[in-house]
Amino acid sequence: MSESAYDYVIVGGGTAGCVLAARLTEDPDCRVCVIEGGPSDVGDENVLRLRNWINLLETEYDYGYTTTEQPRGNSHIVHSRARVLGGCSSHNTLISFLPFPEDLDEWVAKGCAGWDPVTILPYRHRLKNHIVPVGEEDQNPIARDFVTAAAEALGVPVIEDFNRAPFPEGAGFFSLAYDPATNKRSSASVAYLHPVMDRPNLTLKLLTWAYRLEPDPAGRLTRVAVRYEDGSTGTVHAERELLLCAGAVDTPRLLLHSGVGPADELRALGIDVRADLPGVGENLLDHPESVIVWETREPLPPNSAMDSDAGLFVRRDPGRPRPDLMFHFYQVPFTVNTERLGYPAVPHGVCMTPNVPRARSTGRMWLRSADPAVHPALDFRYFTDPEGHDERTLVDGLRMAREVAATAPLRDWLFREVAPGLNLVTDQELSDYGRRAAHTVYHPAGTCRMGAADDPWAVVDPELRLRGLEGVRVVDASVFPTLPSVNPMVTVLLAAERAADLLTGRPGPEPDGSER
Ligand SMILES: Cc1cc2nc3c(=O)[nH]c(=O)nc-3n(C[C@H](O)[C@H](O)[C@H](O)COP(=O)(O)OP(=O)(O)OC[C@H]3O[C@@H](n4cnc5c(N)ncnc54)[C@H](O)[C@@H]3O)c2cc1C
Repeated sequence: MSESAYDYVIVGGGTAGCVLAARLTEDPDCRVCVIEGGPSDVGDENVLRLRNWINLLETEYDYGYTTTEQPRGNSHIVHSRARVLGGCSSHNTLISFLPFPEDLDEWVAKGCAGWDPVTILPYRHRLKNHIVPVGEEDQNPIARDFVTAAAEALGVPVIEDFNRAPFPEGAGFFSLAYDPATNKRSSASVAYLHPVMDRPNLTLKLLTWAYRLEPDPAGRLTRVAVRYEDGSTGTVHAERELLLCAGAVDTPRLLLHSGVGPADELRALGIDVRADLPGVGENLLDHPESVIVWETREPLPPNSAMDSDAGLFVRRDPGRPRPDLMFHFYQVPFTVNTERLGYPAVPHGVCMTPNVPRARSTGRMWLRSADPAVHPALDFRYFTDPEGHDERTLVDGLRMAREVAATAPLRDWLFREVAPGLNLVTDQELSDYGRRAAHTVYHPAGTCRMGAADDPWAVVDPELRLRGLEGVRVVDASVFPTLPSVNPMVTVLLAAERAADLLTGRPGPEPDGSER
C-alpha cells in the first residue's frame, strides 16, 4: 500500500473535477491530486471530435449503468456515464444552456442559500469553455427547415442565441461548447485542464478507481483508498479537503461504500455505518424523453455539428415564465428503442425527442452489494408521478411533433412516420408507446442533494460540505436539489466555479462579469 498526500484530492476528473483542479492549482502553493477512473483525452480524436459522441456510448469510455425494472417506462435504457478525463463533458453533445433564473430560485426555496440567480449566473463570464451557437457551416438544411416549421406550426419565435436572455418558448440552433472550424470539443478537460497540465502542483492519477473513503487519525474523512490500473492499491490523503466529483451515480455510490448513507440499509449489507445520512442515493432526477421517427425521401446533406443541433421549447402554461416541454431534433434516426418494439430501421431519416424539462417522478439508487465492483441499482421510477404530468408531457410532445412535421418546409423532406405510426392516435395509445420507447436525455442528478441544516434529506449544506463528517465536499450534479429545465452541463460548470470560490475565499464576479 502506497500513501501520498496533497492539499486537495479530487475524486473524479470529470466536468466539475476539471474546473476545480484548474482553479485550485492557480495558487502555486496548493497541491492538488485528481483521481480519475478513465484514461486521458489528450490527443484522443475519438473523444475530442464532437461528432463522434454517439460512437462512444457503451464502449470502454462508458460505465454503462442499467436501470431496475421500470413498470411504467422503458426497462432497457443504458445510462451512459463517461469514463475519461473530462467526464461526461468529454462524450456528451455539449449543448450549453444557462439555467433559467427560476431554476435557481427553486434551489433557494429548497434551502440552498447563496445559489440565487444573482450570485450564480454571473459565473458564466468565468467559464473557459468556448460556447457558441452551431456554426453556419454545420447548419444542416433539414434542421433549418425544422426550425422554420416549428416556429410556424406552434407560433413560437426563432431564437438566434438561447443564452442571450431567458426565453419562455422558441425554436433554433443550440449553443455548443465546441470549435465550429475543427469540430473539436471544448469540454471541461479541453477548456480547463489541457492548458495547465504542466503545473508542478497538479497530479493526475488516471485509470485509478476510488473505492472507499477512510478517516484520518483526527476522524476527518480525508483518505481515499484507490486501485491503480495494475491492480495494486494505495491511499491518497487530502490534508485540507477531499472533493467528491464522481458524478450523480458514483459520488453517492462511493459514499455508501464508505458507510455514509441510510444506516439500516448499510448495516443490512454488512457495511459499518460512519454517518446515518438517509438522503444519500435519494432524489434521483432525470429528464425522460420519447421519440418520433420519420423516414426521409432521400439521404440528408452531411453537414452537422453532432447530429442533434437544433431544438424547440414550448410553454403549455402561458402563466409561467419557463418552457415546460423541450424537443431535440435529430438528423439521424435514433431507433434503438423503437427497433426493440418491432419498428423497422430506416436507411435515412430524422426524429424528434420530446422531453420533460421538470419531471415530477423522482427515483432513488442503492447498493446491491458491499462489493465496490458491483454496479448500484438505479430506479428512476419514470412516469410514476400521481398527477400524470410526465406522461402527459410526452403525449403532448408527440402530438406537437406531428404538427411540426406536417408543416412546410419540413413536411417536404419526410416520406413517412415510422414510429409510433399514424395508426396510434389516442392519448392512451400515445402514452403506451411514448413510455415504452422512452429514453433518458442522460441527465441524472440530485442523489446527494444540497439543503438547509434542518432538512433531514439534505446530504450537503449550501457550502457543499458533507453533513455529519468533516473534511469532505461534494461538487457535481449530485448536489442539485432539482434539475434545471435545460441540459445541465453548464449548471455543473457554474456550480464548480462557485465551489472553487467557496474553497479559496475569492469573491464571485459582478453581474456584468467584472471582477471585484
Ligand atoms: C451521452 C450524454 C450526453 C449528454 N449531453 C449533454 C448535453 O449536450 N448538454 C448538457 O448540458 N448535458 C449533457 N449531458 C449531461 C452532462 O454531461 C452531465 O450532467 C455532466 O457532465 C455531469 O458532470 P459531473 O461533473 O457531475 O460528472 P461527470 O462529468 O460524469 O464526471 C465524473 C467523473 O468521475 C469519474 N469517476 C467516477 N467514479 C469514480 C471513482 N470511483 N474513482 C475515480 N473516478 C471516478 C468518471 O470517470 C468521470 O470522469 C449528457 C450526458 C451524457 C452521458
